[in-house]
Amino acid sequence: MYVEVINGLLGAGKTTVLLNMLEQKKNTEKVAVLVNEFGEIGIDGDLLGGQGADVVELPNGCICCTLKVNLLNQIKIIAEDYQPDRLLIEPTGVATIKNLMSILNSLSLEKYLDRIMIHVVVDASIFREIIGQNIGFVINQLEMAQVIIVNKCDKVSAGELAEIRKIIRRYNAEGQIVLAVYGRPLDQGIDLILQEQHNRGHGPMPEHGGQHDHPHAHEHELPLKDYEQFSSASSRLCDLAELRQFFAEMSHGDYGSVERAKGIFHVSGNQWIRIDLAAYQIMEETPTNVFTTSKLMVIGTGLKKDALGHRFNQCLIAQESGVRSQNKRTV
Ligand SMILES: Nc1nc2c(ncn2[C@@H]2O[C@H](COP(=O)(O)OP(=O)(O)OP(=O)(O)O)[C@@H](O)[C@H]2O)c(=O)[nH]1
Repeated sequence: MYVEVINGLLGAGKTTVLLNMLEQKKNTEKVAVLVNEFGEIGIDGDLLGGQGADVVELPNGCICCTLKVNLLNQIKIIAEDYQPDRLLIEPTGVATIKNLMSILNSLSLEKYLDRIMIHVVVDASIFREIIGQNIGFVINQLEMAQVIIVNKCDKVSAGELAEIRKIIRRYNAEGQIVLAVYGRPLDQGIDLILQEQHNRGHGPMPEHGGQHDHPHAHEHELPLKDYEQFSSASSRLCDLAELRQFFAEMSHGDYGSVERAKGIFHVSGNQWIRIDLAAYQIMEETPTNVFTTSKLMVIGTGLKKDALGHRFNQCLIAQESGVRSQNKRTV
């Protein structure tokens, strides 16, 4: 079984990249997805369901540490029972890639895994800020990746992409750099964009080759912050205006320092809506999937969990939403 790990920090676009990979997969290819979420309640599994892959969700912890045993067991079960050609793994945004790789490389999995490919998804719009805050952690992610997907390119200038490329090359000389918008690779590679820019006389030319003039990542591997999570689910309908207000309040810091919030909500008119707070922005989408329950998941530090629970309840309308079932397995 060929394993692809889709790594990256909170909200960088891992699930979006995975959805795109599933869309691109050949009809004959048998693909399984193992999605891990830090939150008690999984949401990504719902978003990835119904895309022609067997989805296994591992919520409430991190496969690189607290759910290590579950990960080993699940990979064995997937390999023996489902026997996919490819297994795509989405770790939580807080997983340590080194820990994860040592689990995947363990002897007990040797007979199941042929090759492991690591992708890392980075959010171009906050890349420099994020690398400044979490240098050791991000360097590890960059160093160990064979493919670096620079996502959210719609939000930055070509000049910023040139800077991002320079930084990536400092830590990873060989990996393929893919520019993407909503997880879809852009037709033009980064070198072409920068070459054109240079020919027009704007902006810097990329540096070629990576000089390893930096301390080696493991020498300064720093843990991420001590994140907490708040999750809630309901079978009641939600009030969209209240939800929008609630997400705005979260982004303003009313419930602690929220770094990532996401939810799928059943709203009136038998509509489902997905609301995300990532990289300080609130985004809304109307998903095409079939969901069963409205769910909210919040990750951050110093979270005011009682207030979050109380406010989410205020977004619920008395009426039951009338649920439908979906093909997905949660462990
Ligand atoms: N503008 C813009 N938004 C994007 C892009 N890719 C993803 N998004 C949005 O960013 C938000 C987070 O995307 P996800 O794919 O859920 O990110 P993730 O890394 O899986 O998030 P977690 O697993 O919760 O850490 C969603 O609202 C996406 O629709 C992009 O290229 N451009």
